[in-house]
Amino acid sequence: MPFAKEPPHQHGTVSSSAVVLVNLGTPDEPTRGAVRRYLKQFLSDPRVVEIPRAVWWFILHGIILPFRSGASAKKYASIWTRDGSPLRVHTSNQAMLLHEALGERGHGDVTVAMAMRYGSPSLPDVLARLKADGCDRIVVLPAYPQYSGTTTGSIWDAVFAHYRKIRNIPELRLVKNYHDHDGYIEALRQNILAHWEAHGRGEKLVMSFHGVPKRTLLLGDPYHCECHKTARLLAARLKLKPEEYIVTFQSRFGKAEWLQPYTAPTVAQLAKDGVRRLDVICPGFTSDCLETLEEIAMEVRHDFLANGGEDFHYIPCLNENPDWIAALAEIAEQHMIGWPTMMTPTQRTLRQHDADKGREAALAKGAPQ
Ligand SMILES: C=CC1=C(C)c2cc3[nH]c(cc4nc(cc5[nH]c(cc1n2)c(C)c5CCC(=O)O)C(CCC(=O)O)=C4C)c(C)c3C=C
Ligand SMILES: [Fe+2]
Ligand SMILES: [Fe+2]
Repeated sequence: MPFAKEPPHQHGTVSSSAVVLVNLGTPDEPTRGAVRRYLKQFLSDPRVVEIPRAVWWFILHGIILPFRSGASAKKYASIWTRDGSPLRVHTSNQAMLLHEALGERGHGDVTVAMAMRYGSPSLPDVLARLKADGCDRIVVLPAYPQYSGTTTGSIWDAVFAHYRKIRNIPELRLVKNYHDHDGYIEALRQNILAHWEAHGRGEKLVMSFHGVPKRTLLLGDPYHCECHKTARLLAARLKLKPEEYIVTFQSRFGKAEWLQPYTAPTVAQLAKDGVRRLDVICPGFTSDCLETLEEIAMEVRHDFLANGGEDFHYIPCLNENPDWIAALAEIAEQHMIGWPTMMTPTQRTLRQHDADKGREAALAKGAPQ
């Protein structure tokens, strides 16, 4: 297999460390065409849909893409911001804040980048840019606290596929999960307490996680257990009694059974059972996105009110929450143990020089900016 062209190795090159915060991805604009391109890449990933390829190709191209793209585009339009898709805006802000937080913790020379598994900025483009910049140690930090083959596993596929074409591969640390990380759980707790302080408290707290096909649990995917562990730790820290919270799974796709109980019917049933005021949080999503802002805060809210509920509170994701940024910094730090994260002034000057040369060479070869 031919490898990508690389400049000859230079003795004395000062290499540096980087953290890449990777999220799922999102369309470039809330239009049918852009959503179709995004869904095509996302839903063609065999980690996401495990149906035999030939059969799935016909379903995807004959039914899903023609029908879902327009409907999804309308939903995206309802949550779009002036700065773009909420998922990309929050992930990009988190990367910037993480860089600042790492600097404050004595890791000022760590580069922090944001990448998307599907769509832009694409993970291969970001990894190529980091290499051109002289980053020789890379932490890949998925934006998913709970590991699932469908999400984190797919990010790893993309990382491995990229480096298969590279001769001189950087040292890599792949963060698998942080569903039980103290800083993450504490950030969730603080987020909920702040919401209760500002808006009052519901009779019950629904913790809604993105679903996956039930089959994946039976075949060894730890996602379900990790969601429940997050919920258990959070409930314990909030001193919630078992009857004060419930774990549900949302965003079911297709006809197969997914993890249960499903969020929407559970919330409707809670309203029918007499719950008048409800709080819903989505602890598995670290940035607000279509699945939280539209599905939960609009659709599920409607289901609750239509069934007799009176007061529905969606508690936003961690987004730019300072406790969360501190937790991200701690997670990154724990994975960089032993790596140089600060340089001497001379090393910094040399590295800048190398990075400028590397970037010029990469740009000359047509690499993305
Ligand atoms: C087809 C199966 C899907 C699986 C399996 C799946 C797992 C999964 N997804 C997330 C996080 C997100 N998913 C988002 C959107 C989204 N998810 C699916 C399908 C599956 N997800 C689709 C088709 C879509 C697109 C929107 C739509 O048409 O309904 C998002 C939001 C993206 C955004 O742009 O805002 C996130 C985030 C997790 C964590 C997960 C498994 C654990
Ligand atoms: Fe999804
Ligand atoms: Fe389980």
